[in-house]
Amino acid sequence: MSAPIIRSLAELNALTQSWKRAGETIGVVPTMGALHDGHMSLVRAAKASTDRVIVTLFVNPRQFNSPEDFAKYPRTELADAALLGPYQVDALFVPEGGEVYPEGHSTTVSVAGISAPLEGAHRPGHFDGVATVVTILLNMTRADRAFFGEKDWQQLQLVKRLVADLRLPVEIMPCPSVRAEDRLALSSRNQRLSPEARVKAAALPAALFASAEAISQGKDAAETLAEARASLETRGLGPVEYLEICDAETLGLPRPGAPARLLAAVWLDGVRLIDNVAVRLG
Ligand SMILES: Nc1ncnc2c1ncn2[C@@H]1O[C@H](COP(=O)(O)OP(=O)(O)OP(=O)(O)O)[C@@H](O)[C@H]1O
Ligand SMILES: CC(C)(CO)[C@@H](O)C(=O)[O-]
Ligand code: BAL
Repeated sequence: MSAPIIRSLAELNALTQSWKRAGETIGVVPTMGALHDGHMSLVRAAKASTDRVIVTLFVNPRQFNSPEDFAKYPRTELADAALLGPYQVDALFVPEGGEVYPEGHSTTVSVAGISAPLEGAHRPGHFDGVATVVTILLNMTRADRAFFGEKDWQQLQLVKRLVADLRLPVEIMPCPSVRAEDRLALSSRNQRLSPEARVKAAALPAALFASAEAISQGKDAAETLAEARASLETRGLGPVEYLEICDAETLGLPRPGAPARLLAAVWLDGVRLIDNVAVRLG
């Protein structure tokens, strides 16, 4: 049995109201579809900690800064619903664009600071689109808990900030990155890699884990990252848009004693890959 698809907010409201009346908790897993095991780990976490689980599937036009990327984004709704079947989620919410952004919609949610560097610098407007749609989806689903993957580390920190700043009554639940055997982080866009490029892609997590390890052993960070960048580009992963160490929470400069994160975005075979790992600075 496939997951039950709900398309209108009225139908969703009827469900969430009855669940709330019964005192049940609601978990939401926001996605853009083309589901894989990374998404399923979020669904499992939601099932384990809330009474009702809604998966949302909405390819949000406002977070795509490239019309080509939006057009090429994989859309596999029926397969997604089938894949969710065994998890017995309560609803797969696939809103029409008009439900999310009705005529006259004029509000943009913008999170200053966190949205500026890295992804924000390379995908102008992306995080305003994410912050706006996440706020709308959290409100539409009346979720008590929302599950986000660490693969999109900057997005996760942005959502945490947004929920704290707007006092939204929802708990953000981070979920670790799910990786393939060669440690490439699973991602819907990986489908667009040719078989040869898919093999090469493993160089990205390899470079991140090796650099983080070397830096935590005391090797100079700037030198390590310069070597990693050169080695990625030699293997055909390039351009490297960024390969940087940031404060894990603010995404600003690393602060002494605070957790740090090594984050990267690289192009391969016309596909943009992102990844991140923890790093301990001396
Ligand atoms: N490999 C993964 N491990 C854990 N969480 C993941 C993974 N891939 C995606 N997610 C999470 O799933 C949620 C929905 O992500 P999304 O639908 O954009 O999928 P995606 O695979 O990240 O696609 P893409 O990066 O190609 O847009 C996000 O919270 C994201 O962080
Ligand atoms: C959180 C999200 C579903 C908002 O469109 C998207 O950015 C994603 O899939 O990570
Ligand atoms: N997974 C993050 C959504 C995006 O790339 O637009």
